[in-house]
Order: sequence, then C-alpha cells, then structure tokens
Amino acid sequence: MDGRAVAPAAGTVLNALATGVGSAFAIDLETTATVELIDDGDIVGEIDGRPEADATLIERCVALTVDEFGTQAGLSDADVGARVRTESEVPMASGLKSSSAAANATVLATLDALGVADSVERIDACRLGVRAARDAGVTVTGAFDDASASMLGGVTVTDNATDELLARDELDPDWDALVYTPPEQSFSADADTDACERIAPMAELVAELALEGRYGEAMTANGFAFCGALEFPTGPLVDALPDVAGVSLSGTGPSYVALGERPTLEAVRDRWNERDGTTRLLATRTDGTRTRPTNDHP
Ligand SMILES: Nc1ncnc2c1ncn2[C@@H]1O[C@H](COP(=O)(O)OP(=O)(O)O)[C@@H](O)[C@H]1O
Ligand SMILES: O=C(O)C1=C[C@@H](OP(=O)(O)O)[C@@H](O)[C@H](O)C1
Repeated sequence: MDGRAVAPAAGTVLNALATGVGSAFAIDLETTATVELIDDGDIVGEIDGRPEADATLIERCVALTVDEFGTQAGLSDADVGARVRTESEVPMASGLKSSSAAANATVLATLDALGVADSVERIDACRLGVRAARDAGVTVTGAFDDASASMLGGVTVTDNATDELLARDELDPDWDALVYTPPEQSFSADADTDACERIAPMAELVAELALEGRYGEAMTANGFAFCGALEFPTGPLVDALPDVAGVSLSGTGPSYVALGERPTLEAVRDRWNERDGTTRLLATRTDGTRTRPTNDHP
C-alpha cells in the first residue's frame, strides 16, 4: 500500500517562543512524502539528498498515524512496517518550517496509504504531526502555528500550549512573499527561549494585531522584537521598509520574509540580493497539504 502527499512551507507572523501564541502563513515551497506500508514491522525514513539528516520526525509521524488509524484501515499495527521518504524544496532549519511541512506531508501520505485520508479531519492530522515533532525533539512549543498554516493554507493564529486554532484567514490576494535565506542554519530546538520569553509583552501586542487581521503590521513588530531577542541583524527588515506590507525574521531565523505587492517585493529583492544567501519571490498559498497520486512527480 503506497501513499503520497505534498505540504507547503510557511513564514512567520508571530513567533510562539515568547508566549505560546503564534501565527504563520503558507508559502509556495513544497515537501513531498511517499510512504510504502510493508509487513516487516520496521519503519525506516530517508530524506532525499540528505543522508546525514535525522529522519526520526518522519518515522515517528508514520508510527503515530498507524497506531491511531491502522485498526480503522483493517491492519494489525504490530506487524506494520514502512519505508518513508521525503523530497523537499524547503531549506532545512532555516525558519521556513521544513519540519512542519515534512510532518504534515508524511502524516497525510500515511493516511493515504491506509486508505483513510478523506475520513480524517486535516486539523487532527496536523495535531498528529505536532505530537511527532514533540517526540522527535525538533520543536520548542510543538509549532502548531506553523503546522496548521502548512496543513490548512492561508494564515493561522494558534495557542501552542493547548494546540488550539484561534483563527484561520486568507491574506490579501494581491500579496506575494519574498524570502531571504542567509547561508547558515538555525535549529529551533537550539533557540534561546529565555530571551524570547523576556519579550512576551511585545508578543502580546503582535498577537492582538494578528487577531485583528493586521498581519503585515503584526509581522513587522514581530521582526524587530525577535531580531532583538535572538540577536539577528535588523538590516534586512530596514531594507524592506517602508514599502512592504510586513517584514519579519521567520521563526528562529536565519530567513527573513516580507509580504506585499509584487513590484514592491521586486525592488526589495534587488536589495536582498546584495546579501550572501538566496532570495526567492514566491506566491502565498491558500490551500494546504494534500494527497497526490503516486505517479504524479513533483
Ligand atoms: N524533508 C524533511 N524530511 C524529514 N525531516 C525533516 C525534513 N525537513 C526537516 N526535517 C526535520 O526537521 C528538523 C529541522 O526543524 P527546525 O529546526 O524546526 O527547522 P525549520 O524551521 O526548517 O522547521 C530537521 O533536523 C529534521 O529533523
Ligand atoms: O519550535 C517551535 O515551537 C517554534 C519554532 C519557530 O519556528 P521555526 O521552526 O521556523 O524556527 C517559531 O516561529 C514557532 O512559532 C514555534
């Protein structure tokens, strides 16, 4: 039994490391997961092109999904094994939610392989991936904000302490996303959480703006606050202002993301291109994670 699913990456409106409340939006960079269920009891993961990277997250996603839904699919989970593989356009540990995209794609691909993808609510599938991320130790809060944006598309606001969806909305359809990724990596699990918690009053203001639908202003305030706490440069934020709708450090960095109309973002791209690293102009996504036929290559 084979399954396949594809999930988008996301950018940050509000980093949840200060208060547990976070907000993110889906962007058009994708991770595809392929799951083959077999009966030898072992679950083995592989990350395309990254043999050294840790596949625990995707292995745990398959295991939890089979535990939860295998019986409904008529399987006895004791014997269920799997080969799971991800192929990804999302740079890893760069603040663009590679872990959420990998987890969502893997959970949905497993549900697809079990033949139950259409009978499981997407938000419940998302919560399974968040559990796997906590078990694999790749997250601080569980990152339900990032995971829900990637699973549902659009923009979400969540409370990661309770895995509650506080809001789901669509961004201005005229906005695209510009993403600048410096050459280094920054793993969420290594972030300075004490420094983030000190800026909780700023995060509370950002949450208010986000819950009023003022996503652009929210993310700019988030950007300056978290660049301060996590000691990332504010230069890329200033490069993008005042013309963009919003600009922020994405997650725990090192990427930055701006929202706005395409001509504005093209001008910012010229400035960000003078910095070391990669700049991408991407669509935002209103759709989230979805299954894909196994013969439909990415
Ligand atoms: N394509 C992938 N397949 C499997 N696991 C992945 C993939 N991408 C990321 N991960 C997991 O997520 C971790 C990175 O998560 P994190 O530090 O939160 O970065 P990000 O901000 O990109 O989500 C990696 O160490 C790996 O365990
Ligand atoms: O691990 C976590 O709990 C989180 C990590 C951060 O994202 P990145 O994984 O992109 O750094 C942050 O934006 C998010 O709100 C919560």
